[in-house]
Amino acid sequence: MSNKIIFVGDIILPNLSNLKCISAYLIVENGLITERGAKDYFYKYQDNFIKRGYQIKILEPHQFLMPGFVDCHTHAPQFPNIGLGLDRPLLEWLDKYTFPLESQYSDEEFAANVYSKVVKRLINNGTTTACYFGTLHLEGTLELVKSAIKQNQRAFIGKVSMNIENDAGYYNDTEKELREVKTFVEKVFEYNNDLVNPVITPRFAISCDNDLMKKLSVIAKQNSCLIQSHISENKKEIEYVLSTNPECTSYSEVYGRCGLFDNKCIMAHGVHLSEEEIDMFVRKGASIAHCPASNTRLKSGLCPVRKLLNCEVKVGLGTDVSGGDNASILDALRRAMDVSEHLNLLGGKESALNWKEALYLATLGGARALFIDDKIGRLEVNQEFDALLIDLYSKNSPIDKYTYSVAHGEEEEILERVERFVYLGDDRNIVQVYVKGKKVKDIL
Ligand SMILES: O=c1[nH]c(=O)c2nc[nH]c2[nH]1
Ligand SMILES: [Zn+2]
Repeated sequence: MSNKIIFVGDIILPNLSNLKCISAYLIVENGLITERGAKDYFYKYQDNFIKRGYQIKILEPHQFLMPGFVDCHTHAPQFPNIGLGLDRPLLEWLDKYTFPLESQYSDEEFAANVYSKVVKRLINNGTTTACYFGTLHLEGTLELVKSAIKQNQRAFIGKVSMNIENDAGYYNDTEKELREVKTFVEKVFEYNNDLVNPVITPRFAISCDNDLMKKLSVIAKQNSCLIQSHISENKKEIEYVLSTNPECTSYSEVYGRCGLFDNKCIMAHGVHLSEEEIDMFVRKGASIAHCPASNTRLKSGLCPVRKLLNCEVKVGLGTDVSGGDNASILDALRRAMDVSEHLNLLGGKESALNWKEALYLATLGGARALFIDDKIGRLEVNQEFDALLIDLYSKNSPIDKYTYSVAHGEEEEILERVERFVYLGDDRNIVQVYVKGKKVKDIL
């Protein structure tokens, strides 16, 4: 089959302030977008395109192309617990359900089995890029790397670092931890796979001492790796972090003093950040992975996502399984809208997110938060083709077709179809998924 393909139809270009729908053609060659132009131009020169050997894919009016979903924060090893054990707040939940499960990943076969399902599930939900936490285990987490490579998903993958004792005995001593993180980074780079990269992953300030975090920050710098962690998710967590770091006035200062923010860095949650901490995120260019499902299920709080955006913090969405109960970024997108609406209903002065802004967070916003918006998220020339083909009326679609519409003109009609998908769609509507031009799902 030709590796030169032309898509012709409606293309959605999410943006924070200005979502655009264009009727266009888009050429993909060897995974890269090499040309994009008006649909009329394509039809004028259609014969030439055919002669030049392009495979041509004309979309139906009820189909459109959009950038792939980006999951900025999820825990692949926690999937066997998805939808279970959501009756405790964060710190108790970690001890009772999460550390005992994650301890199982010393078994590589168990790890390989879970991870191949996790990657498949995410791709099925349209997640073309995922930023994953693995576990403490070097070999176990390499199984996640292998699964992402095998299934051609774009991924950041972190071997979790923890050196503070807990009841499950789930931690390493500092020397072993540093040795294994270095080996992990080397091994991932040895695969020489341009879609999968290592990410330095101190779990959070309750699981890592400052000495370990400082040394991890150096490893990140030496290897130009992203850093991921958790911050300011739960009030008891914050109290504990401040009580063990009395010289610091905020959680962010603890990480700042350890040099975590001196790297490209994405922090999950940020539910209870102060104005000064938000300022620090902006100054340091650090990102937040907003995880509305787990913030609700673990009773952590309502993250003021509009405020973060107004302050120009980079924000993406995370499913945060299994604190979050759903592996789909479409679900995270809706829950982000709900949380922001609830904050407004509770008297917040910031307006709620609308669906166009939420769609931005799920796509280009996530790419920016992971520092890869030069590569993906815009469906423009020279970007890599990570995209979803959406079909509103696919087989068993949850969306019914009505002839009634209030739209005026073609652009409004396209917008209505995208809006319907955002509010009602699911994996059945995501009929094709492409990562760097390679089709990784096809139910068309
Ligand atoms: O939602 C969360 N899930 C986790 O696994 C975790 N670890 C520290 N903090 C955390 N928060
Ligand atoms: Zn998490």
